[in-house]
Amino acid sequence: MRQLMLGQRLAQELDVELMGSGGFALEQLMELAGLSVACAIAAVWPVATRLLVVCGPGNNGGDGLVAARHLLHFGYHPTVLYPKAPKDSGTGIFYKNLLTQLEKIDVPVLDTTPETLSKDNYDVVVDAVFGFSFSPSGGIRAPFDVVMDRMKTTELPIASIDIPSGWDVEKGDEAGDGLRPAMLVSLTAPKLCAAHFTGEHHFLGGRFLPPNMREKYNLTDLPPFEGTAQCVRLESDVCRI
Ligand SMILES: NC(=O)C1=CN([C@@H]2O[C@H](COP(=O)(O)OP(=O)(O)OC[C@H]3O[C@@H](n4cnc5c(N)ncnc54)[C@H](O)[C@@H]3O)[C@@H](O)[C@H]2O)[C@@H](O)CC1
Ligand SMILES: [K+]
Repeated sequence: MRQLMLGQRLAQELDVELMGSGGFALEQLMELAGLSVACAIAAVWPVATRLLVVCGPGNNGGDGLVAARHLLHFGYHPTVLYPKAPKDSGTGIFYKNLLTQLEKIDVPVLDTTPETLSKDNYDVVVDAVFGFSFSPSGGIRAPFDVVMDRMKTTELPIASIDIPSGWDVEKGDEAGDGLRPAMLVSLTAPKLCAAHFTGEHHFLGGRFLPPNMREKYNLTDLPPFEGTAQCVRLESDVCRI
């Protein structure tokens, strides 16, 4: 049977392999992932201008920081919401550099969730809060609980990076009260929760998987990226189980 989706463990294994024997640095993968997200958003909303990019504490948040930079260069007006400041040591420095890059091009970075997320202040919300390492047990911890609540009730369309934040990576939105994104950009390959995605726009991004790994992880049936494109639209039935 063809396999088009990855479970949580396999997604993490693939990530580790890319950065181990694959020879990639996290910075490279994140740059390409964030670029592909920006390209997919530009394909869906060519004229929406005011974007709120909500960034979480891990690499999904890093993808959001990178995407915000590219979107500014594409002519959009992104604002970043980054509720948890990075540390001054270890990988925190890496995130600080991404923030400095945004500061230098005058992208506003907020640490507090706006009172309202509506058409009065934004056109689209980019969800870069949690990715494939999210754990639903115990609920969503502060400070992300506030912004997640507001995202659940906003009238604005949401574009989720890799996983609709708050969803179980494999089972999706089991409780049925989670985010309902209009768009999902799956990175490398859709994760199992993508089978429950019912939004209008599903893209594959992260054009960096070497052919030998595509074969090893049985992902050869995913549609190919055309020409120089960084993303490819996935048909609505591609992840149905
Ligand atoms: N191989 C790939 O496809 C690549 C993936 N990347 C991105 O990396 C993501 C995975 O990144 P990470 O492994 O850093 O993990 P995540 O970004 O999914 O988040 C992990 C963070 O969320 C926190 N967290 C988990 N559950 C929580 C809860 N219930 N409440 C509050 N906080 C919670 C953890 O403490 C940790 O800080 C992917 O989804 C993708 O967006 C790219 O950056 C690079 C390449
Ligand atoms: K996300």
